[in-house]
Amino acid sequence: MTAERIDGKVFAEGLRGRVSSAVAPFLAATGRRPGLAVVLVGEDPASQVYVGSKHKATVEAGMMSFEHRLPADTPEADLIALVERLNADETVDGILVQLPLPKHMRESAVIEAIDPDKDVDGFHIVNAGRLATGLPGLVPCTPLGCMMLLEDRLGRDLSGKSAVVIGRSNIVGKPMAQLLLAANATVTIAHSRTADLPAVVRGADIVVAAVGRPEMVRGDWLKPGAVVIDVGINRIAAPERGEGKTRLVGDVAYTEALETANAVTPVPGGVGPMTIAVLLRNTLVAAHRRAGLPAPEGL
Ligand SMILES: Nc1nc(=O)c2c([nH]1)NC[C@@H]1CN(c3ccc(C(=O)N[C@@H](CCC(=O)O)C(=O)O)cc3)C=[N+]21
Repeated sequence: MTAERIDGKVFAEGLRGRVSSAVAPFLAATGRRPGLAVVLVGEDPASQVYVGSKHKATVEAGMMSFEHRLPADTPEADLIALVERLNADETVDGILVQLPLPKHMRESAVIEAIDPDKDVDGFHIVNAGRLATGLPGLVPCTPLGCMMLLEDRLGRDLSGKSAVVIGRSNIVGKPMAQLLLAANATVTIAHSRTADLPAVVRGADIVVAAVGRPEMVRGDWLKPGAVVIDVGINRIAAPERGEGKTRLVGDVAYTEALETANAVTPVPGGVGPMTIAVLLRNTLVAAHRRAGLPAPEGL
């Protein structure tokens, strides 16, 4: 059997289109556009690229984009003061502080300073708690994007299906497990201390890999017919492309996985583009809630 490639790029374009279409009615109802503030501390080249593509996508969706770039040696208190100004700014619906932060800052202190109703990353403990208890809130972009891809293939109800999430981070693994559980899947969270990971993965109808280890999940670990979502984005050496060249691979050995699985997300072009599209979706949702408007449908 050859599995299908789950095209995250195409799905993300569709979601971005639906977000864009909802901006005009929001503007008509409120007299302003939804606004996203992105804060970047330091000069990490990868972070600069991500922040640049977020800005471009925000503007393309018809929303306001506010970029704040601070030097790497900014005191934590100054960053928190900026977050507090953004909390108080009525034109800002979403606040994203790009991670990782420089070592001298406590990420948790910075995240907890964000107004939970503007926390479009869904990283604030209030949003983590809302997700865990089934209350409406803002859900982290990457897991929500993964869930949308799964729903598209398997429907909204995952009753009777077993899911394994590999990785237990607060930004992907844990919220992913909560979303799968809320959809009635039977959920296992595996991690670096799990015994016989291949055997655990072989039992799963749904595999979400989010560990950051290039091509760790092999094709022969998969249950025939499994749906595989690869969150990993790893840059590895690619000498076959020439000296010093690199390429991106996921946490799943993609070509092997295609032999056994039912469907697999590629890297790049899978979960990554969904993350940015969901960020725009979360900003739109936050804007509607803050304005007291009902959530736009079909998002
Ligand atoms: N507060 C915060 N929120 C984040 O959401 C956040 C963050 N910090 N820090 C960094 C990570 C990483 N991240 C990605 C978003 C899009 C792609 C993406 O679109 N990737 C493309 C292309 C990758 C490439 O070509 O380099 C793809 O997978 O097809 C990847 C990674 C968001 N992050």
